[in-house]
Amino acid sequence: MNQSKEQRILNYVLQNAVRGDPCSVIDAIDTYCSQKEWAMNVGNEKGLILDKTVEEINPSVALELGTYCGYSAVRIARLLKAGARLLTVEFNPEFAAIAKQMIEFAGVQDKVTLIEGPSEEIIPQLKKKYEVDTLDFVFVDHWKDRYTPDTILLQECSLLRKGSVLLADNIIVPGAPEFVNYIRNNPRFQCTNYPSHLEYMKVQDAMKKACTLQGEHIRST
Ligand SMILES: Nc1ncnc2c1ncn2[C@@H]1O[C@H](/C=C/CNC(=O)c2cc([N+](=O)[O-])cc(O)c2O)[C@@H](O)[C@H]1O
Ligand SMILES: [Mg+2]
Repeated sequence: MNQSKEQRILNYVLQNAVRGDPCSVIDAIDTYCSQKEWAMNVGNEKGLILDKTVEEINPSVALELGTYCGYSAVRIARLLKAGARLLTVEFNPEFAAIAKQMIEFAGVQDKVTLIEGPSEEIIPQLKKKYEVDTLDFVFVDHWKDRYTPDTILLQECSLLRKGSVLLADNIIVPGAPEFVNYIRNNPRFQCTNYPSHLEYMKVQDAMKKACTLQGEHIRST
């Protein structure tokens, strides 16, 4: 059975990057996906926006929705301070297996917990099963119609505190119009737009940062 594109990306990394060097893994994926086969990694231009956001927050606990091949998990994890951790959620077993190998090859496995399953199931487990109190940073990059329901779910599970930051990819392409509408009109969030380009393409895209202005009040019902 011929290999998947994701397997070919991993093979290229294993043959061309340096084990234990996350930057070489990131560069190898960007080289392959810009020269050989396009893939939906956040890429280097939007990746720099991701880097700056992570460095600004310096999160102790970060969550990523949509691991895919692990490109942004490696990007985020390489910037985390000692003792900080990234939980990344992926429901496609094949992609999860690729990402696991990518994360291990990059040498960031001690900072990354890859959780296989749908975000809607995993988010409610984060506090009890994954010992999360609140999340400092969330990178949202999974199916675009899940951005809004999962942002609501994060709030319902009291995982966002005052100052928690969400960064959402693909605001323009493929686009997440429902999410933009939801977050822009929600007084609980302060938003910032970051115009950029779609990974490996000369197409406009953007990222949106949403800072939580107040934590989840325990509903007084
Ligand atoms: N509820 C869920 N729970 C867990 N994992 C889930 C999930 N929903 C999706 N996923 C996983 O997240 C990734 C999907 C990303 C969608 N991005 C995209 O569709 C995308 C498309 C383009 N594009 O077409 O140009 C560009 C981009 O940067 C993109 O991120 C896949 O690995 C998928 O298996
Ligand atoms: Mg994306």
